[in-house]
Amino acid sequence: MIWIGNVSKRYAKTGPLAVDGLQLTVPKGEIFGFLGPNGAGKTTTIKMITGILKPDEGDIEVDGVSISRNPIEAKKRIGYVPDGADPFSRLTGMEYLTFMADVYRVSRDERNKRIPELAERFEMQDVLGDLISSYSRGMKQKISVIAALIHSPPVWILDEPMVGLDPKSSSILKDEMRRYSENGKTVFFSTHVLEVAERLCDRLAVLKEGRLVAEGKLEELRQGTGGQMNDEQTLENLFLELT
Ligand SMILES: Nc1ncnc2c1ncn2[C@@H]1O[C@H](COP(=O)(O)OP(=O)(O)OP(=O)(O)O)[C@@H](O)[C@H]1O
Repeated sequence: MIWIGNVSKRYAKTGPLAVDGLQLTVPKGEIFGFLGPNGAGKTTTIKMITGILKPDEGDIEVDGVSISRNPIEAKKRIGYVPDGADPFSRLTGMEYLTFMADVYRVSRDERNKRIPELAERFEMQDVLGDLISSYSRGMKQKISVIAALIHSPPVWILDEPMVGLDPKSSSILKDEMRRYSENGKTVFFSTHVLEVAERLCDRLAVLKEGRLVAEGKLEELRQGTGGQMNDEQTLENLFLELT
């Protein structure tokens, strides 16, 4: 579960609010899509959920643990795939995954089970011995996804995860996100790929200039436009209307 309680953030003291009074709850077992035009505040929000940035106002809880008051415990509960993931390029894939397993104190038995399982699922088993610097962009993205899941976190956060993935890898990732939520865990991701959001998400939020302009199931968002959108109309129409 992710709870975002009236969170605001500005980068410069007198600058505009990058995130403005954001209030959002994402329960267990849900895939939640975070949409919005460039500069809307999606990455800033994700960085606050993961404890990279501190909110100026408000608080965030991950699985019931406050990221500001108990950051280590909250971070243990998160698997984070950053935007344009570029992990330690001088390590091999296996060295990186082993390092991440150490960071998250994953037992030897558990990592010996999870690394081959996840590597096979993402078709990375044959390149784990290669340096990450030799990986393609999509392969870097996949090793970052595997690393984020190494400790089976209850909350999985991904910033623009489909960028750089070929159609097959993208489909594998979507399957994994579904499997994850079906196991009662929370998946929160930002995307510009509206077709992915439309097909994958249980609920969506649309952010504009740091503020929520819509939140709910796709049907609820359609109704929120005063019935101007019918069932045939896509999220793209809705998105353009809202933003
Ligand atoms: N490090 C920073 N310093 C100053 N301003 C920043 C910084 N990072 C982001 N901003 C500003 O904060 C606002 C929100 O940016 P953010 O990156 O959160 O948007 P986004 O929705 O993730 O955009 P995109 O879809 O383009 O990735 C923008 O106005 C941006 O210029």
